[in-house]
Amino acid sequence: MTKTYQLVGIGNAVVDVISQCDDSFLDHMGIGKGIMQLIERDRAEVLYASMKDRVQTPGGSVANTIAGAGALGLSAAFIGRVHDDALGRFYAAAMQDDGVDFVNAPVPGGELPSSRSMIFVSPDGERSMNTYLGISSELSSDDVPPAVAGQAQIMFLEGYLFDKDKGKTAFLEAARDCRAGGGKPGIAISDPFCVERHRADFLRLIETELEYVIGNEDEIKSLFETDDLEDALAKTAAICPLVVCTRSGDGVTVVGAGERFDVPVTKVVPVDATGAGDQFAAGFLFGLATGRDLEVCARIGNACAAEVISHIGPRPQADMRSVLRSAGLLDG
Ligand SMILES: Nc1ncnc2c1ncn2[C@@H]1O[C@H](COP(=O)(O)OP(=O)(O)OP(=O)(O)O)[C@@H](O)[C@H]1O
Ligand SMILES: O=C(O)C[C@@H](O)[C@H](O)C(=O)CO
Repeated sequence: MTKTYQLVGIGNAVVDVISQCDDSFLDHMGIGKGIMQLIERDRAEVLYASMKDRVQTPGGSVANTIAGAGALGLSAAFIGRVHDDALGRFYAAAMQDDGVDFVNAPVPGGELPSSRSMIFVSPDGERSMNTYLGISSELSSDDVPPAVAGQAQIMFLEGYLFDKDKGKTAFLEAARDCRAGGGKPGIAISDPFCVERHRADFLRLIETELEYVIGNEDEIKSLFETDDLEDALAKTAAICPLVVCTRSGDGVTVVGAGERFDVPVTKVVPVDATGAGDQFAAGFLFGLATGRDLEVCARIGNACAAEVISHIGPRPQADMRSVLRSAGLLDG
């Protein structure tokens, strides 16, 4: 039986292992502060062993967004690959516990384990990610059932999967299936370095298939190789109907539907910035899927991001529907 989803995400399925540390530890271990570095298995084992008071939690950028939107009440599905190992089964069960359909069962056999990211959180809340990509980045068109893509009102793609050709092909087909079913596909740009590696393909996908783009300042600027954010926003808006740029504690800029506006945030020092952009997207897309205007969508996004940066971990711990109700952003 086919089912209509308000939101379908496709992304890396990653278990996050999070621990707090000071910056001298990052230097000592050769960890780049504030970025995502891909690492091999040996390094993953060394970093894992070095972590004090580890917290293990399901992560993955778009997966975090889908879990957050599911917790807000959207009917949602996530497409990603885990191995049929302890980590993978933990991951799939956690998505389902959040009310999200985890479309593909854990994959048995093969060599590649489920993916994990060792995340170190500094005293200023900045997170430094060290990701061992196992089976997750092998996602291809075979993992994306056209019936699911074609039944998505909104689809959210994760830029990181652009690193492999089969991921690019899967995105192109999924976006076309989504549009053919009357849905709106869009992308989380994920990372400026990923844009650097695949700029022409990113721009082509955005221009030809996508209805919206969500990214932070560095990601949006990287699309057009400029340091001028206004220039980058204007150029992105010229090829895509809706552009949403998060600017950490400096607010959010939205360009779309013939308007451009900024929505401020109350600047804080995050406890843990992990998942800030992901939960902003969860709130924003919840607003979009439920027909709210763009300014309210951004305010809901900011409320979701504010919650997630107030604690360790990339997914909400509070009942976000009550938080939104108290903020006057949700009735009933
Ligand atoms: N210092 C801060 N003070 C208040 N809100 C913040 C702060 N940092 C982030 N946020 C909230 O989180 C949202 C996303 O943050 P940001 O622009 O840093 O995205 P990001 O780089 O994708 O985040 P991350 O990669 O850490 O998940 C912001 O739009 C804002 O709502
Ligand atoms: O970008 C972040 O702040 C974190 C996430 O996107 C996420 O949990 C992740 O990609 C690592 O698994």
